[in-house]
Amino acid sequence: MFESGPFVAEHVSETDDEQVQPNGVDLTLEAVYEQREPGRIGRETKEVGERQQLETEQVADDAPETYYLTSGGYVVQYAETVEIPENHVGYVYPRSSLLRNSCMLNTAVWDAGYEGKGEGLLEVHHDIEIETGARIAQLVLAEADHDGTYAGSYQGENVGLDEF
Ligand SMILES: O=c1ccn([C@H]2C[C@H](O)[C@@H](COP(=O)(O)OP(=O)(O)OP(=O)(O)O)O2)c(=O)[nH]1
Repeated sequence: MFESGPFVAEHVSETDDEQVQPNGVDLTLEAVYEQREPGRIGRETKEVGERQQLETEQVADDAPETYYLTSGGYVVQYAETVEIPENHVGYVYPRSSLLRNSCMLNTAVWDAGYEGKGEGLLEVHHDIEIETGARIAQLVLAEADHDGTYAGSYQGENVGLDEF
């Protein structure tokens, strides 16, 4: 069973009322990165290639911190700290307005016990402007059995908990 938006909101910080949806919570954009060096996926280990944070620009008087993105693939970081509670699994879906603008947000499984500001892969098929703080995705939580909790290398990512 999927949980309600208000339940999901108890596990996401900081959120405002506008982010709480019937079935989940919207995640907003904090930063956009462009990968510069190759990563590596091995049998036992993996490495994330070096990336560079892009600069925002002022595209309008009321939009001072906006990313202007041309076609390509970008790593996006969400602004909210997410904590996936025990007995649950998380899924993040793109906001449909991205799809309607020829963009796609690719996401993977969010494990029980994970905590951090996660990342996704934004595919841009047509130039788009995205303001920092804009809602780009929605997190939903489903009840799930699990064997152990998340203890991988991304635990505490982007929130200064990396030593955990
Ligand atoms: O789209 C996603 C999906 C997951 N995560 C977070 C939550 C998840 O629990 C964690 C690790 O994801 P995964 O298990 O897929 O990573 P991995 O590549 O297998 O690395 P590790 O073995 O270190 O966990 O990353 C994201 O930030 N974005």
